[in-house]
Amino acid sequence: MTHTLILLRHGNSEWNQKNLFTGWVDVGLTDQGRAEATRAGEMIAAFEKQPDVQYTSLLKRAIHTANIALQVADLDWLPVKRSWRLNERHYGALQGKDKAQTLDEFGEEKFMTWRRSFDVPPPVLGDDAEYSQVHDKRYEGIDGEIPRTESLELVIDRMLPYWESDITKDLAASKTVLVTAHGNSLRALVKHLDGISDDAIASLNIPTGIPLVYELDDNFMPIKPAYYLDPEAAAAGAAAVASQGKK
Ligand SMILES: O=C(O)[C@@H](CO)OP(=O)(O)O
Repeated sequence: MTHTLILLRHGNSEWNQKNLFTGWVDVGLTDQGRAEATRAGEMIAAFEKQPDVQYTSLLKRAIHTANIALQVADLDWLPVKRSWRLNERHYGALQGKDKAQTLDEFGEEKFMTWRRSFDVPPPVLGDDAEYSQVHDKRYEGIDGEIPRTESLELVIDRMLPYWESDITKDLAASKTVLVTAHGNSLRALVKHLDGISDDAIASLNIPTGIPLVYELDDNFMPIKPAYYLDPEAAAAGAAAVASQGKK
């Protein structure tokens, strides 16, 4: 039996637009981001398999993207499950910092190590820092510890248990699942699904607002390569993400 999974990175956010490291900071969508979410909804509406359930992080850029897309697809009623485990990677002390300035200050190697290495987290964010989440009510009582920084490896460590405990259960029940999340939490899931090496994952970038479709076997592994519903726009969007900080 084939199971269908649709991954969607949130649309352009206020801090994507300002070129700031975002992580767990809860910023909204820009007009461009809302337009991308609308287009994603049109693509989902035209897709042969309609989602039966939607998953999001606890961050509003993902929640609003899902809401807009599902409204456009006339699927507002869809059951929703949210988890901190789908949040963006916690960017530690880089949260709120300008990407271009960070690149200038620390140089390309360090900048790219922090952005895209598999297992090197950025410096820890202090609990009293402006962009810390340790006092944020939404994370009270979560089943885990609030991160102060994360590498991609640490994102995989907290995301995969949720994939296994919840998302695959819905897939097993023959539901088409829509996961609306973030650049790095989706890179973590794609790394797992496509068996991408720790080195090769550095060059994988997920564009904003374009649905990525997986068809999975009963072990929840791909039976064929995943595909974007708008491959040309996805390639351009991924290239734009890759070059962030460099303009
Ligand atoms: O700032 C962030 O949280 C992420 C996603 O926008 O950025 P990057 O692509 O640099 O990992």
